[in-house]
Amino acid sequence: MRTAYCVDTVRAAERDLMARLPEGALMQRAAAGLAAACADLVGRVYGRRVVLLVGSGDNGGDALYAGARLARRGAGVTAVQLAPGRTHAGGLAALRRAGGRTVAPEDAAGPIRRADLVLDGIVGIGGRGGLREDAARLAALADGSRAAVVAVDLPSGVEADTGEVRGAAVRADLTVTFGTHKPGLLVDPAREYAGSVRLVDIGLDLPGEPDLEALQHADVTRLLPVPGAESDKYRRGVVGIAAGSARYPGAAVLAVAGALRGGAGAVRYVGPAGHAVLARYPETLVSDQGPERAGRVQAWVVGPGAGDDAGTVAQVLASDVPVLIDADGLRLADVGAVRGRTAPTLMTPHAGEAAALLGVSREEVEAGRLAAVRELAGRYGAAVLLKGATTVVAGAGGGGVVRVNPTGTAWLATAGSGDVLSGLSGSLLAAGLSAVDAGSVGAYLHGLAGRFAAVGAPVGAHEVAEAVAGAWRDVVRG
Ligand SMILES: NC(=O)C1=CN([C@@H]2O[C@H](COP(=O)(O)OP(=O)(O)OC[C@H]3O[C@@H](n4cnc5c(N)ncnc54)[C@H](OP(=O)(O)O)[C@@H]3O)[C@@H](O)[C@H]2O)[C@@H](O)CC1
Ligand SMILES: Nc1ncnc2c1ncn2[C@@H]1O[C@H](COP(=O)(O)OP(=O)(O)O)[C@@H](O)[C@H]1O
Ligand SMILES: [K+]
Repeated sequence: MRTAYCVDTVRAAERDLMARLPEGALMQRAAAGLAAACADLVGRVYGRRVVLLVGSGDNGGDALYAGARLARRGAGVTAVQLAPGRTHAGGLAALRRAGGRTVAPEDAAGPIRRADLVLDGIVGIGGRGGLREDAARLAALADGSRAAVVAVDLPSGVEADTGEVRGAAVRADLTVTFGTHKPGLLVDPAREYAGSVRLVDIGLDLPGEPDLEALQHADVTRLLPVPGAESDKYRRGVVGIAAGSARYPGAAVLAVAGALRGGAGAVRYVGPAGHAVLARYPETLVSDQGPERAGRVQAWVVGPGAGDDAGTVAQVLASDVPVLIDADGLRLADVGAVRGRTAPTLMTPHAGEAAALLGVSREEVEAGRLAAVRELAGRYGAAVLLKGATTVVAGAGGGGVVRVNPTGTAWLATAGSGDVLSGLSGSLLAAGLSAVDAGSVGAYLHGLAGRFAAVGAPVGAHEVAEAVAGAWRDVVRG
């Protein structure tokens, strides 16, 4: 499991550790890891032109000490001091001793243009809001140069705890972060500014529950349902799909396509698209009765392509098995009915649907995904999976750790791929996974399947469903 902690927790852990270590030891660990990562990135250090963007806090100190290490290995290092009177004194002295030089921000354009490597030490976890004007100008110069940009701890200008980007920020090729990932490194839009992320262990001891966690292959393998000798199709779980309409039969087909790949022993379909479903997937158990009379299931998926069929949504919500609500079902679901459920509920909105439920704009949801997913999970008393560039999953109530999905590709932004995800996660629910596990494992497999199906070219949602088995095998192989 990859984890991320918010700034307050990091600061407390740093204080504890610093009290037990000689002065400056932690910063030396950070700088050593940073310099090593830079050396790996550029391949050969000797003769490289390195520019340090140095703010007035310890983030600038890290950059200066790392710059000193690179200078001792033969790099030509120039530090741009944003606040000359308040630059980290020890770091500055170390850089000068190693032969580095300093320039004022107004003289930085030339060195940045000629640089091979730029280290962004403007702000780290002490930053608030988008970059101020003088810092933003340096970020723009770095963006316009051909240099590789390495962010120190965080890309300056992004919000460490939320992943928001409220103004100008540095765009990095690599972020070298210390002690733990910060939430902003895992959640868009900030995640995109970070480039690839390398974690340097500085010995921080972080307490129990993280703020965010991201599954990895080994975690998913442990959660996947696998049939044993005693299994039969009913014991593996039956998933009911109440989806599709005369207008949108395809949504039913795609949800069933996902459900068939999610580990349930049987897929039951209820709704007006039975013929279309059977034509494509003859193994589906099709019923033209409503959910109440369709036969026993261990979980329901309701909503994809459902149009205005509020009655079906209400029937499903009244059941005593886990329910996944997606698409039209989200609009039709009564908050009180969801809150009153005794079995788990998982809601799977995209940003537009989440915005409609919260009464805010889509942009607001996309800018602050963590706040939005927690808020929705609190309002509905349900687990919520918020889809998009970064998919995040909060448990019922919205408190506690949020799962963030590390797989996926923007090629998944194609009509119907959400229907596949709802079937897939619903199937995992029926197989016995908790709402958060079903959502996050479903998103993980779906994201991986999207990558396998796309390999750099457009795909249709049905191809994503077909690639799920390959994703599953890849996860299990490790
Ligand atoms: N603690 C430890 O043990 C370790 C900490 N480590 C390192 O320390 C970093 C934290 O250092 P920190 O606390 O000094 O804060 P930091 O991120 O440098 O920012 C403060 C400065 O930013 C400025 N500023 C703020 N917002 C701004 C904006 N929007 N635009 C522009 N400027 C802005 C603000 O200016 P002021 O408001 O004071 O004028 C202030 O001067 C951490 O990320 C890690 O790299 C590692 O060495 C490992 C050990
Ligand atoms: N920019 C993106 N990057 C990665 N994944 C994305 C992006 N945009 C959408 N997705 C994923 O694609 C799927 C789209 O689902 P959804 O919006 O419900 O589509 P539909 O309603 O057409 O089925 C979701 O799994 C979502 O996370
Ligand atoms: K930084």
